[in-house]
Amino acid sequence: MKARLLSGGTWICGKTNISKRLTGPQFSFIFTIQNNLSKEDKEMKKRVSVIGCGALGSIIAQSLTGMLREQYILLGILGATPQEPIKPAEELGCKAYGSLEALLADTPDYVVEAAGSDAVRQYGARILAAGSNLILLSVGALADETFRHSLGQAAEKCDCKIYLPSGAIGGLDVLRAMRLMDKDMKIRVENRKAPHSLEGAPGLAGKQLSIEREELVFSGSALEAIRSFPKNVNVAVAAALSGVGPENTTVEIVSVPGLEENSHCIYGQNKSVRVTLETSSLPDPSNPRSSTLAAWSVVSLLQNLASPFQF
Ligand SMILES: NC(=O)C1=CN([C@@H]2O[C@H](COP(=O)(O)OP(=O)(O)OC[C@H]3O[C@@H](n4cnc5c(N)ncnc54)[C@H](O)[C@@H]3O)[C@@H](O)[C@H]2O)C=CC1
Ligand SMILES: O=C([O-])CC(=O)C(=O)O
Repeated sequence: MKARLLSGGTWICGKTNISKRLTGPQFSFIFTIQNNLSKEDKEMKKRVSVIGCGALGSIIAQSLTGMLREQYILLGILGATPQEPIKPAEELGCKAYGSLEALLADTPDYVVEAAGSDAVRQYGARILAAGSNLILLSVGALADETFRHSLGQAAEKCDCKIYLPSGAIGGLDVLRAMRLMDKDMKIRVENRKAPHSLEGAPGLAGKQLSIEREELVFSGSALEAIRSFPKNVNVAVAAALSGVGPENTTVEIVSVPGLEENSHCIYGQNKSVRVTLETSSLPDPSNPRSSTLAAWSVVSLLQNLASPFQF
C-alpha cells in the first residue's frame, strides 16, 4: 500500500487517514489513527491540478468537474499569470493558483500540463520532487535527451510517473511494439496544417506563408522540428519517443491553404510490419494550432487510470 503526505502533514494511506511523527535516531514512525476523514478522502477520489487554461487546459478542467467527477477532484488551475485562472476557477469551483508553490501545497496526485514546453522545463522536476505524477501534453520538451533523462530520474527518485498521452494522434502502442521487434525500424511523420495554424512558429522566422499554394515548410528530424515548431509537432516527438527517437525520426511539415483539419500521418516500417496511422481532426476553435482531440486524449488517459481495465 502506498502512502502520500497531505498538505497539513497528514498522511493518507489506503482508506485510513493517519498522522505521522518521526522519533529518535532509529527513524521510526509513530502513526495515530484519525477519524476526521473528509467526504472526498473517504471516496478516495484522485486529486488533480491543471497547468494552463487555454484551449486544451479548459477542456481538461471542465471534464474533471464533469464526466470525470466520480473519479477525480479538480483542485485548482495555474496560469501564466495569477489573474489568468481566476475566472475559469470561479466557474469550475476550484482554486486559482497564484504560483507553482501554491499548486504544490495542495499535493495533487496528478498534475496535468497543458501550457507549453517552457512550463515543462520550468516546473516538471519540482512537481515530481513534490510527489505528484505528471501528465504532459507538451511532449516535445522531452525531445532533448539530457532533459528527458533528468526528468525520468526525478520521477524514479520519487516513485512518480510521467504519463505521455496520445495527444492529437493515435497508434503509439503499435510503434512501441514494432520498435521492440526491430530496433532499425523507420518512422516518418507528415504534418499538414493550414497556414494560420503554423503562424508565429520560430522556424518561420517571420516568413509569411502563401494562402494560395501548398508549401513544404520543414523537412528534417523530429528533434529539429520541435525546436522550430514547438506548438505544432509534439505529436511527432511522441511518435519518435515510441519508436526510434527524435534524432532518427523524419518529419515533414506542409502548409496547406484552405485545409480545415490538422492532419498527421505517421508511416512506420520494420522488417515485418508496415503501418500508416493517419489522424485528421478539427483544430480547437480558440487555438488553430491545437487539435481538440489532444485534450480528449488526456481525459481518456485519466479515465483509463481510474479503470480496472488498462489500455
Ligand atoms: N501532444 C499533443 O498532441 C499536443 C500538444 N500540445 C501542447 O499543448 C500545449 C497547450 O495547448 P493549447 O491549450 O492549445 O495552448 P494555448 O495557448 O491555448 O494555452 C496555453 C495556456 O498555458 C498558459 N501558460 C503558458 N505558459 C505557462 C506557464 N509557464 N505556467 C502556467 N501557464 C502557462 C497560457 O497562459 C495558456 O493559458 C501547447 O503549447 C503544446 O505544447 C498541443 C497540441 C497537441
Ligand atoms: O494539435 C495538433 O494537431 C498537433 C500539435 O499542435 C502538436 O503536436 O503540437
